[in-house]
Amino acid sequence: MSDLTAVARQALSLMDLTSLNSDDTEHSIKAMLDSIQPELGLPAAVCVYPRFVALCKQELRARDWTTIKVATVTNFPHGNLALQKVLEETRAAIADGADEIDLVMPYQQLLADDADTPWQYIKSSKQLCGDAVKLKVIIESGELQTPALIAQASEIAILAGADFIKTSTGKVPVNATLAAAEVMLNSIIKCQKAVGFKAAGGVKTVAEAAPYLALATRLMGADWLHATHFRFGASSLLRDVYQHLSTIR
Ligand SMILES: O=C[C@H](O)COP(=O)(O)O
Repeated sequence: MSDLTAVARQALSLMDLTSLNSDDTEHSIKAMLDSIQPELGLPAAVCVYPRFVALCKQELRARDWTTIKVATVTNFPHGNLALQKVLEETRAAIADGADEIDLVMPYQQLLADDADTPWQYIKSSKQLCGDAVKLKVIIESGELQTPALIAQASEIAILAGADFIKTSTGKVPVNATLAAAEVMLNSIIKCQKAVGFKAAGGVKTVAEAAPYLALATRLMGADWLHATHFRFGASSLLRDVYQHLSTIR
């Protein structure tokens, strides 16, 4: 087995298979689920807009793929909705059966030197999630730009109750980068909390996924690389993963 085949297998087990397009329909979301080939392996989760959470729960149950979590997004993609609206979105998604909430931190507030507002959004979202629902906080590292702001955003998210910190929405010019990933993983180490990391946006091939796994292995240890701690958020990585895995069958 080549190194990339092993990476493909690992990346699949860590993948949030994502569709977050404004023109998504029930048909396109079912087509995404149809693209899963269980004989080659299942992703960790699917990530969809809130209006498709109930559909995904139902479809995954019908296919007996109940290990696949259903994640959805709040305050997405710009991070600028009123807190009340974000909490309504969160409550509704949980009522529909969401296992995981990917909340966009109001990063513009942080850029304006207001750390309290992001803290409030994360703290109050986690209160609604409780222990049963994972909260993944998108810091939008490409917009924060500097290592200092990326570290500050990561630490706010971790200390306010995030279960994961996630790089990006996939909707801005700069999405996941190795440099941002390194800063975020070091923030997790510094805070000494059991918080996971999600690289999201622009990871399209197994070769692109590989250095993230190598980085996380170097900083966190190989045992840490499990879906409880590490995810790829990706809308188009699955095809390349399956291509690598199908060649060894
Ligand atoms: O949360 C995940 C991202 O939206 C996916 O971004 P991508 O479409 O570049 O893979």
